[in-house]
Amino acid sequence: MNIALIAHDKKKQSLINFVTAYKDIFNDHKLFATGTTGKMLQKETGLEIHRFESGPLGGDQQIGAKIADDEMDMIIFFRDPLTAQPHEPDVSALLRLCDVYKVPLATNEATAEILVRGLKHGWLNWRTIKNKRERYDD
Ligand SMILES: O=C(CO)COP(=O)(O)O
Repeated sequence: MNIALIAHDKKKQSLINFVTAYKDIFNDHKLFATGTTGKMLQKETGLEIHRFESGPLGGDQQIGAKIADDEMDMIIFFRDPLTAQPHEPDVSALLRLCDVYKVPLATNEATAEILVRGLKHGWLNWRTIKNKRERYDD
């Protein structure tokens, strides 16, 4: 599955800790990230990650475009709810698209734990089935 990993600055260390803890699971999937988050995750975990632009420079929008193309299966986005972001409209747009396309989204560690454990147990396999069916319907 295609998984996007994103964290605002004050949450980046939490995301690194989280991805390190579940590295064995993430290793089996295709990973994407916004620029700085991806760079730090690659350095700290050694995982292969496709990096988009940095969030304020359009990275959230690039991930949003992937969602609109039905090419993202899960978004883990550790948001900082206590700091204003210059690109807040981009952040809101990304979260909105997750709802439009019913993409599983975790915005904090507690929800991310459940999603990642669910991933391991196959609880998200419906996404693959759904995607296949939609391709057949074309
Ligand atoms: O700002 C972000 C998400 O909105 C994250 O961007 P970076 O990973 O480039 O810091």
